[in-house]
Amino acid sequence: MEKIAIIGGGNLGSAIARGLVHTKACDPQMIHVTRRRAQLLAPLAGFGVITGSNNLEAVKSAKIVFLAVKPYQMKDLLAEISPAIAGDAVLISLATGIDNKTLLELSGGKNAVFRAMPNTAVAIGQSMTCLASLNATPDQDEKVKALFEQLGTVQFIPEELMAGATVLAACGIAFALRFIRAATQGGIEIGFGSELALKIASQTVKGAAHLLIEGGTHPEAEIDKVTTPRGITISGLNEMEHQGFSSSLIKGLMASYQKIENGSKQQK
Ligand SMILES: NC(=O)C1=CN([C@@H]2O[C@H](COP(=O)(O)OP(=O)(O)OC[C@H]3O[C@@H](n4cnc5c(N)ncnc54)[C@H](OP(=O)(O)O)[C@@H]3O)[C@@H](O)[C@H]2O)C=CC1
Ligand SMILES: O=C(O)[C@@H]1CCC=N1
Repeated sequence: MEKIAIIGGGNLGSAIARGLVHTKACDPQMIHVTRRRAQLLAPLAGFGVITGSNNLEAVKSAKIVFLAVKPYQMKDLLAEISPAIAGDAVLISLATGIDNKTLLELSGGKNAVFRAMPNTAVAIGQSMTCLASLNATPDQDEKVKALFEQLGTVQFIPEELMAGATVLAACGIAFALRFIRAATQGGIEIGFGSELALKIASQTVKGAAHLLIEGGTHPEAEIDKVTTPRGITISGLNEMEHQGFSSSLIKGLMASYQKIENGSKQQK
């Protein structure tokens, strides 16, 4: 089994480590996670994962190196660790807005580089992960895809769509959770206790998603099955649309997307 280094054990880096352990994708002792404040990695150490603050020690002999620091920290990090990374290791960056060409340059040009855009459901093996690679062999593409398949669903996409994937999949977790929270608040106003309202709203969203994923149907086809003529669902749906439900969601997605676009223009 190959050693995996995760440099930057924050929200996403830790979620990946937890996902790899949770899904039994690899032996915890083969995962080495670092951050500067290594004491904050104690929960991961509790799962048997190796933790610390020594990045060079972590990447030594690792064949898969996750780069899970903030985008502005990437340049200094790669200057520090690149000389210690084996030529046949794959680098997987999770940073929003840093393209593969830049990653390849910053890492010295010898490694296969991947941009991966998972979401925080990676911690429970339910991520939607989009991938794009540069300087990788077909075998390396397959290896990284297989790794993420243990943590959810995977799709290679053209790199120019990576900003869109960030919004739809990574930010999308927050957007979907806001829907659940709002539905819960409505449920409380109707008369459910908050825990029960949350349970019903969460399972309902899970069921709706599974109807599409397992049934391969379109949302509107499933909505048609719920909307009785002159019934109560259509009244609720139409009122939501009058209040701008779909429009506000689309505008929110576009606001996030524009922010990434504006940020990448500032970097150029
Ligand atoms: N959260 C999400 O849903 C998603 C985030 N992303 C991307 O993932 C990346 C990480 O985001 P997120 O996990 O939210 O950020 P966090 O701030 O939670 O994690 C970044 C971690 O990097 C550590 N770190 C910083 N510098 C170093 C260094 N030199 N050596 C080792 N560790 C270091 C920090 O810890 P310390 O200060 O202790 O060193 C921190 O724990 C970002 O680039 C973001 O764009 C992508 C998809 C989704
Ligand atoms: O909100 C952010 O900026 C990061 C990128 C995707 C998810 N979290």
